[in-house]
Amino acid sequence: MADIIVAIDGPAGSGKSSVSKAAARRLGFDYLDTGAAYRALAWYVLDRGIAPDNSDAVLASLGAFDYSISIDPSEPVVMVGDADVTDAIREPRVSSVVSAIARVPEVRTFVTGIFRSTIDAAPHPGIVVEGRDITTVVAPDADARILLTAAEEVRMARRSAELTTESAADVGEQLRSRDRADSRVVDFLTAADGVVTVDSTHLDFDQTVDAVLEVIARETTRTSHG
Ligand SMILES: Nc1ncnc2c1ncn2[C@@H]1O[C@H](COP(=O)(O)OP(=O)(O)OP(=O)(O)O)[C@@H](O)[C@H]1O
Ligand SMILES: Nc1ccn([C@@H]2O[C@H](COP(=O)(O)O)[C@@H](O)[C@H]2O)c(=O)n1
Repeated sequence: MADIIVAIDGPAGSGKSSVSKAAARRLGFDYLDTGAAYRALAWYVLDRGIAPDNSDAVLASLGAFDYSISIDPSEPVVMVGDADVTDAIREPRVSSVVSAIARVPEVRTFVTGIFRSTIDAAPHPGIVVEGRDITTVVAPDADARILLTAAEEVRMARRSAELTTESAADVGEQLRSRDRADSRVVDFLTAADGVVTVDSTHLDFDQTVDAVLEVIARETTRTSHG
């Protein structure tokens, strides 16, 4: 098991995956994107022609859901069976249904088990794990716990700069409605006790990575001294 666990939560477009990946690379740590598991399950459910809001059918499909993810921050590859779904799980058709999958408690328990096994098997000295409930549910005892956030309009602008084929209004509405649905299930908008907030509204990407690395250094020094 990794000696150091870094837990990072935050809303959509707050920079969790890009910042966590960069921080993990700088530290020589592994990196686990937990949203990828929910997205891969949503992709799988759509692929099998199951209605994402039919929770009984979604649960019945879990037994055959053959999921794997690489935790190398330089090459995160997501597989379902033999299919490389790394890019497909980012498509809007998956993003638009993933919250319906993630709201089912038994799904959350199932994927949380996968996350904990992955963390336990991580080969490097540390692992950065990001998502929505990492600081509170998946790894509440993590050595460093961070809420990464940014003003909604800033997150919308950053996301829409990435998705140039869609209008800024559509991208903004998708981000807002996903946060609305997800925040009914887990609270990733306020920092739980002991969780340090990094607000990147006025920071550029490198400054945000540095701010996260500073928190990790501070928190891991603090915890190693009891
Ligand atoms: N501080 C920053 N300054 C500028 N751009 C940033 C900053 N942080 C992140 N970004 C950019 O914002 C976009 C969204 O970041 P990212 O995909 O990492 O967010 P996320 O929280 O993982 O989103 P989601 O939960 O929707 O998957 C990316 O293009 C990323 O490069
Ligand atoms: N810990 C988590 C992580 C993700 N989710 C759900 O998955 C969706 C996709 O996550 P991204 O980080 O890739 O945007 C997200 O919208 C949530 O529905 C989750 O519930 N818990």
